[in-house]
Amino acid sequence: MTDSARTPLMAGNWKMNLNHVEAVHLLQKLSWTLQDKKHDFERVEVAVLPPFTDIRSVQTLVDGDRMKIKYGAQDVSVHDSGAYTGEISAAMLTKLGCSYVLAGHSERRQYHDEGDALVNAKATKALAAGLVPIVCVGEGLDIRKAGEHVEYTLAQVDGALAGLKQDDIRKVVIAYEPVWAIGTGEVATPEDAQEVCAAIRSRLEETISPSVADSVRILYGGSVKMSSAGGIMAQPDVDGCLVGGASLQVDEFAGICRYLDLQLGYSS
Ligand SMILES: O=C(CO)COP(=O)(O)O
Repeated sequence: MTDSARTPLMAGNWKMNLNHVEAVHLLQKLSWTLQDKKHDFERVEVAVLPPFTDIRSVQTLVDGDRMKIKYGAQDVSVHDSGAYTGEISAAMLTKLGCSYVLAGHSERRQYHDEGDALVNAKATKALAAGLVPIVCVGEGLDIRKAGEHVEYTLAQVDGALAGLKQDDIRKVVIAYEPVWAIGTGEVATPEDAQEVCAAIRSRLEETISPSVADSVRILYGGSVKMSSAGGIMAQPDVDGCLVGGASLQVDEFAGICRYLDLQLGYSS
């Protein structure tokens, strides 16, 4: 990203990994590592997205140690309360001190058949409860091969944000995660990431407003590693990374969060 008012965000999506004991260990180590390197959390925001069962332990640790690491959940119900077995409401997440929640991760779209209308409903509920939704979009390999990735992704963005108020959209984080690059080791090139992130920003400019387009943070996700983060972050429309596998390794994730320091050649 270039100079702008948007604070970069590095978010670790732990997916279905780490029980609450393991979560506490990893978070403690991550916090020590970043503190040791004098990470400036105002300059690059850091968040983790653990499984639901870990969140209470994460909250206790973050509060107790006054960590500057933020946290959130990987999914949220569209319902407020009631007979929805297995669901977790936005208000429950707010009560646990969550800042963020993913909406429409490709694995939810793939394994739970989530479509744009449901993603839109989840983002709406999250915002109403004071959570920032990280709305995930991105194309599969067939669509990429057909050259329709931009169009396809923009349609997902339109669908996810439909009917939201401008001031709410301003808070939303969008994560462009090409499905073919998730968990495959296949990283989109920085130019691939920039192409779609720029198209998303232009779409927001046209359909919402230039000032909203300028405020919304757009992340890239898909096999991001410490070694690739710098190149991706150098792109003007990429404002952070949504990291899967590498967020489970403290040194890798800390390195991703410290992409600026590492670029400047400070000690790793
Ligand atoms: O899905 C992702 C983050 O939400 C990306 O996962 P990987 O970084 O493991 O490819």
